Amino acid sequence: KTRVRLAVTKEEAAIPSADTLSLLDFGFSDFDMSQNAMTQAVVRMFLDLNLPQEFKIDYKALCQWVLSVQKCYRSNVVYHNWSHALRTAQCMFAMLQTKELKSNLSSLEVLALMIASLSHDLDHRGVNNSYIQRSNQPLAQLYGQSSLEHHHYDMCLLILNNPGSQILSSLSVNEYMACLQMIEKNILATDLAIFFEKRTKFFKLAENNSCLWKDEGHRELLRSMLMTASDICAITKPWPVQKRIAELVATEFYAQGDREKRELNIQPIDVMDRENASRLPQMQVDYIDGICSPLYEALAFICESCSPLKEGCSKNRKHWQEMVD
Ligand SMILES: COc1ncc(-n2nc(C)c3cc(C(=O)NS(C)(=O)=O)ccc32)cc1Cl
Ligand SMILES: [Zn+2]
Repeated sequence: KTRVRLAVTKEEAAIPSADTLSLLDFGFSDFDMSQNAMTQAVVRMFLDLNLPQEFKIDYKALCQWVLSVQKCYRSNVVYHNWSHALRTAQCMFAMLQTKELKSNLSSLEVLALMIASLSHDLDHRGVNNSYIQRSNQPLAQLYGQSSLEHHHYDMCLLILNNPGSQILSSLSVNEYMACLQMIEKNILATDLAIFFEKRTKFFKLAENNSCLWKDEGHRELLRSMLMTASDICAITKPWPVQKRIAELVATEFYAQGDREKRELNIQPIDVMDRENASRLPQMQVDYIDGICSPLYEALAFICESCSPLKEGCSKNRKHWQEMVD
């Protein structure tokens, strides 16, 4: 449905266009963006997806919500911080604006995917589930499996319910319940352990070119896969961007590995042990082959316009492979 919007409010006029901010570019990176520009980028994505109009989202509440989400990411965390959340949301936005997804996903699904991609790592401490479980942190007592993702969802709910940033306040009760349910599943889907459980079914559906859109279970599976595809999109970026983000991930992983050795007296997994730093190129190739490429290939099958993600990923595989040889 093409909706020609004539009225551009004065606020909208103040926000740079998606084009100016390169928000439709799969090669997007936030590296040279100020905090203010990052806030404006999120507002622009919501405006271009027609979400404030569709769901009567108060403009001030939207800005307050973005600023609250931004504040609840920890700036002392090297990788799982606000920049990662923005890059995840921008990749989601670029996918949702493709003709294949735009014409098949409902506005409520789009709203839930955008809120979830911005909120999916809220209050991340720079350590993953296994560390939290094994270090008996309060979070482990609270949530058990996928404890981290449950915490991210709880923080997301806190902000959505906070007076001044209640961007879902104009939704009907049914829409609100359905939206929260989708947001929770979308955030939980970013736990790689859950991704491994679900992906085989998705790959089969993609291979058989079976219709995804009629079956609610298939739509939920696609939304989960879109979440992972956005979450790991750093692997698809132009080489200089990818290399720099890979160093950030390594720094955060090695810090966790150091803590596992020192505090828990256990051997970290390979990618988190700085003793293996020289093998990072090989581990990146394995990560691409084992986790990233299969997903982007299946996604490109369903959504041809998402192929730049698959291409970016295979270009980076060549760069990492050269560093191995
Ligand atoms: C099953 O659990 C896991 N399995 C694989 C990895 N793993 N291994 C590598 C290499 C790796 C690289 C990234 C990354 O984001 N790299 S980047 C910025 O795109 O270059 C992310 C996870 C990774 C981590 C865990 Cl916890
Ligand atoms: Zn993430």
